[in-house]
Amino acid sequence: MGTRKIVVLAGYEAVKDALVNYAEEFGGRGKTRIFQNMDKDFGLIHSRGENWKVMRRFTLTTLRDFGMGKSSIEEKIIEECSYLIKRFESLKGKPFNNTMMVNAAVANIIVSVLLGHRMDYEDPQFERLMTLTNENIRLLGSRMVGIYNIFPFLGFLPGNHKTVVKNVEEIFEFVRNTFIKHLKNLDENDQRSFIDAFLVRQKEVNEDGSPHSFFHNENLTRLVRNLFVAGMETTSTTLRWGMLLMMKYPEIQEKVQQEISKVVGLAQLTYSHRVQMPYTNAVIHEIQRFADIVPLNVPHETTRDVTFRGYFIPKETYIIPLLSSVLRDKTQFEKPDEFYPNHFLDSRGNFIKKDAFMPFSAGRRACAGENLAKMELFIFLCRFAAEVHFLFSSWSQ
Ligand code: HEM
Repeated sequence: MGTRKIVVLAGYEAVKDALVNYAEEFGGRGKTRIFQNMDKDFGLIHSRGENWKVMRRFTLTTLRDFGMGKSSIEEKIIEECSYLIKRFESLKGKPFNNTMMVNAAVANIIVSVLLGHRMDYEDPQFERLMTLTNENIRLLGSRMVGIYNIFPFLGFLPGNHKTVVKNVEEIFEFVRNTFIKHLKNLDENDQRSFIDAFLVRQKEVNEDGSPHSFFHNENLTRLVRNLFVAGMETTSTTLRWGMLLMMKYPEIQEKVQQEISKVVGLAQLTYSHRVQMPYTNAVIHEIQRFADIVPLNVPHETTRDVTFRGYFIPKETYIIPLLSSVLRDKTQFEKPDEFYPNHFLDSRGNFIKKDAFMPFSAGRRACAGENLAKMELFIFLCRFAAEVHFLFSSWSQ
């Protein structure tokens, strides 16, 4: 059995150097056995080489195209946020656990992009998809999955690693049934969803007779699941951190509310308002920095031998570019362990960008949903602050 080398990169300078200046060399994807079983080399998150390049380009262009025009992603976010706020209000200020509700709202935005329509929160199929996804996120951190990743020959034993793969199969089955339906009603001139856009590319390539197309069903099922999983847990966890921090710091919350009423007033809040709202923008950046929700990043892998900062690192080394060490780097942030929105403001209150703000990682492999996530965070958090006062009012009492 061959041993596998692992390299951990820590601190802003080293992480940025590897991910940005040595993007090609450090741009592979490190995979544990369980992910290899689920995605093989297909989809986006766990693929490599030419397959990854084609899937990434397609994903970014399609998300960008759906970002514009009628029924844009922004409208979907605004619509879903209204559903969520109605649900909060229906509880009339009684205490409740918001986890599943926020999860469902965020999941529905990505569902709406993928399928072209939202699903009812009570739809049993929607509930099942969320249950399977949440269960897998939990099981992936379990002891048995960890053991299986190190000693795959123990895979014959019963345990969580088997449940994870079974759950993923059920999600694939749902995706397959869905795209078969989409294929029946496909109108090339009226593409309503990410799946439609993929199927149109599939048809074009098939008509060209190209034998080596990447637009096959294996890639479609993985890509849809990748986007659903990557887009749900991350954004909803950040939103819940945002609520918590707003409750803990009512004086910061109040300043956000004042800026919203000054800039937006009674108009419909849109993403473009953020340029006039430096304080709110700084608070949201600080929420992401402080929450640090993907501390270890997603593992990378070297695509070739490289000498990096005097160290020789062979091809196919498993790389962990620690985002936590960047977001809390003392040389980049004045008060790294405090919640301090001034990290992103100059002395005159203007918003300032920081290169070390890397919650989405950096370089060619950085989060493919960054723009979507930023839009979701801005619209949801501003509307919570402006409309859902009871949520934020009671921490300090
Ligand atoms: C606050 C929300 C989010 C955070 C903090 C976040 C963070 C990350 C991070 C750290 C990575 C790994 C980057 C790397 O390997 O260097 C990643 C990858 C990825 N994210 Fe996100 N993400 C968020 C939301 C989303 C959303 C909404 C989507 C869906 C559209 C998404 C889709 C992806 C995909 C597809 C990848 C893999 C990219 C690749 O391998 O080329 N993420 N994300």
